[in-house]
Amino acid sequence: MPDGLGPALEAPLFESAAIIGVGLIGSSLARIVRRKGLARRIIAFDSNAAVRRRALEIGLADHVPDTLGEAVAGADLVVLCAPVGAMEDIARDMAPHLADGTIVSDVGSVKAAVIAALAPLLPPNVHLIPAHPVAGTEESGPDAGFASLFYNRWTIVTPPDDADPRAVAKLIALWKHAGANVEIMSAAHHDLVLAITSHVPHLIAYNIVGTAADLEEVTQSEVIKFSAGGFRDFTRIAASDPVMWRDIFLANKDAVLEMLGRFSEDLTALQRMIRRGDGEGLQDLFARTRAIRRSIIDLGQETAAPDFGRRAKADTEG
Ligand SMILES: NC(=O)C1=CN([C@@H]2O[C@H](COP(=O)(O)OP(=O)(O)OC[C@H]3O[C@@H](n4cnc5c(N)ncnc54)[C@H](O)[C@@H]3O)[C@@H](O)[C@H]2O)C=CC1
Ligand SMILES: O=C(O)C(=O)Cc1ccc(O)cc1
Repeated sequence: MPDGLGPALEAPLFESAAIIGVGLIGSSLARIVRRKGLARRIIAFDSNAAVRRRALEIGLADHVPDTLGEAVAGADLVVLCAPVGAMEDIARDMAPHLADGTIVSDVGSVKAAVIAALAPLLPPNVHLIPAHPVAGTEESGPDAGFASLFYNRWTIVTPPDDADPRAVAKLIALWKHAGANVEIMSAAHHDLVLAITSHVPHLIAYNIVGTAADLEEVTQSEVIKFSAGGFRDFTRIAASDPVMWRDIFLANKDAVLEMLGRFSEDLTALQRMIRRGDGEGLQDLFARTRAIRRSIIDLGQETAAPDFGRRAKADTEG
């Protein structure tokens, strides 16, 4: 059955793609690279031996070596798909093994801190072209990924000013063939935008679920039993990977604190409206926010891959 992801390329973009960290994002990338023939050979590496075994079992890669050095040696594309806090160590360990001209990219949710960690450690003859697919779920691990994850979602590419335009174009081609829409922006702007659209919302979800869990007057079983739609949505987000999100908040500290400051001010204004019985003020805000939700749906961003969703996982797993 056609899966909507389009035909495979006649000639691959890359000879050998090394995917470092094969959890949700790395395994989804491996699946779409395989599905679309974007690289002749896929090499996967993960620091967790159980994940390496699983990656082999489900056929995510052609080769899953036991060392990072072996994984990147000879690759013309290396994509770091580990938590952002792990990237500096990965860069240090892999640097001596990288071939000249290799494109080194990543999928980290924070860009400026990752670039600051990676750039000084990489040899001068490789191209660092960072990117962030703004697509994901609350799940993790190699079994959670699926080939259509990036379809009709944005990938933000944040090349340094002196990046080689051919390397940038090649990385953009990779993401476009994976089904993504691509936008280029500076790392600093990326971090500010994502702080308000992704990082602070996750913090709010972690906080509200934590607050509910710590209540004394309302039992945990009542919270679970009577959780209405809104709270349930928060619990989905608050189930996101603890290590990944710890690293995001530590790495995007300044932008998150800036946006959290604005959020707190607006929350105080809402508190005042409730205390003063300012129904008009509340209704005005809720009308504006409803319009934002509707414009997101009009843009088709709410459900990216309605037809095939996770079913496309079968692509690489027979
Ligand atoms: N989960 C999401 O929705 C999204 C995540 N991202 C970013 O993608 C990256 C990966 O996230 P997920 O795939 O969700 O996480 P995940 O937890 O599913 O997978 C991460 C993998 O990296 C491995 N790893 C950790 N340290 C490593 C090291 N030093 N060397 C090699 N492998 C190592 C882990 O063993 C794990 O298998 C993160 O940087 C995250 O910020 C980007 C977009 C969406
Ligand atoms: O599951 C969700 O709601 C997400 O928001 C997924 C997500 C998590 C991290 C990112 O950097 C991008 C997307």
